[in-house]
Amino acid sequence: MGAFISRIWHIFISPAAPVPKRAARIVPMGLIVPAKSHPEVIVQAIAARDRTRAEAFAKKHGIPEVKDSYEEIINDPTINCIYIPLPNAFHYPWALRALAAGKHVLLEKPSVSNAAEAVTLFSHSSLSLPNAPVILEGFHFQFFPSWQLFRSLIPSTEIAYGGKMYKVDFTTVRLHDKVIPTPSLPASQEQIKSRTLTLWGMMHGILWHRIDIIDTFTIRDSTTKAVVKTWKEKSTRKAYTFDEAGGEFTGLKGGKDWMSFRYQLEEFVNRVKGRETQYWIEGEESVRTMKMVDLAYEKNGLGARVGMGEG
Ligand SMILES: NC(=O)C1=CN([C@@H]2O[C@H](COP(=O)(O)OP(=O)(O)OC[C@H]3O[C@@H](n4cnc5c(N)ncnc54)[C@H](OP(=O)(O)O)[C@@H]3O)[C@@H](O)[C@H]2O)C=CC1
Ligand SMILES: O=C1OC[C@@H](O)[C@H](O)[C@H]1O
Repeated sequence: MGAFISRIWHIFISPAAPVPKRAARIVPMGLIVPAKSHPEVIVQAIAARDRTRAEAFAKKHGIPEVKDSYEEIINDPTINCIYIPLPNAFHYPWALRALAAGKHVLLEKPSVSNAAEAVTLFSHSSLSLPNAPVILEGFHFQFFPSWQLFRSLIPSTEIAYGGKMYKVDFTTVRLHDKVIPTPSLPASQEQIKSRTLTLWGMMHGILWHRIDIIDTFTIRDSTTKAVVKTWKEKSTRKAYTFDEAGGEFTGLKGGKDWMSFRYQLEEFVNRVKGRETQYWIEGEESVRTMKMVDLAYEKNGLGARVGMGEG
C-alpha cells in the first residue's frame, strides 16, 4: 500500500526537480582555484539563470561582475574567454555562440552530446580564421604529470589493448608481446616479453596515484611454443610534478599543489597567448571521444545519443 501511494505521489504530485542553490559544482575546482595562482587569468564575470545565485557566488569567490544572462557574458567585448560548466546537453549551443562571438572556449567535458555535434563544433568556421579562437574540451586529468608520464611509457604502435577510460579511476594498457633477442638461449628457444601498464588514481592524481609496470618474461620452444619458464618483474612510478616524472618532462612548469585543472588552465592560456603547449587535446580527439560514446550507446541498445541541437 505504501509503495502504491508513493508511486502515485511521484507521478502526479511530486514537485519539479529542485533548482540548484549554487552555480555549477565544478566551477571552484575547475576554474576559481586554478585561476588564483595563474598570473594571467582574471575571472571577470559570472552569470546564472538566477541573478541572486550568481551574486552570492561572485561574493564568495571575489568575482567583480555579475551579468544578467549567459549571453551578456558572451557579448561583453572586454571578456576574451568563456568557461562553460553547464549540463552536458547545453555545451554545444553555448560553445557555438561563444565561438561565433570570437571568444576562446574552455568547455567542460564531455564536449558535446554526440559525434555529429562534435564534428560541427570543432570545424566551426571561426576556427579557420586568422587569430582563430581556442577551444578546449576540459579533460583535465590528461594534463596531470602522472597521465603524461603514463602516456610516455606507451609507444602508440605497441598497444595490444587498452585506451582512454571515461569515468573510472584507473586505466590499463597491455602492449604487444615482443621477442627479446637472447644470445644465451639455445637456438630452439626464444624469450618473449609482455608489458602491462596500469595507472591508478587517474582522476585526481594529486590525491594519490601509482603507475604499475608489470613485465612478464616467457622462455618457450620456438617451434611448438611450449612454455619452458615464465616470471614477472614489477616496478612502480609516480609523478606528482613534471620534475618527478623526469626525462623529457624535467623543468616543465607545475607545483606540488597544482591539480589537473591547474595544469589544464596553464596550457589553455598558453594556447590563447599563442605560446607552445606541451600537451593539448585537439578537436579531432574530442570528435573521436564522442564517436566512442555514440558507439557505447548504440552497442548497448540505447540508440543514437540525442543532443539538444543549437538550443
Ligand atoms: N562535478 C564534477 O566533478 C565535474 C563536472 N564536470 C562537467 O562540468 C559540467 C557541470 O557539471 P556540474 O558542475 O557537476 O553541474 P551542476 O549541475 O552542479 O551545474 C550545472 C549548472 O548549469 C546551469 N544550468 C543552466 N541550465 C540548466 C538546466 N536546464 N538545468 C540545470 N542546470 C542548468 C546551472 O547554473 P545556473 O542556474 O547558476 O545558471 C547549474 O548550476 C558538466 O558538463 C560535467 O560533466 C567535469 C568534471 C567534473
Ligand atoms: O572529471 C571529474 O573530476 C572531478 C570528479 O569529482 C568527477 O567525478 C569527474 O567527472
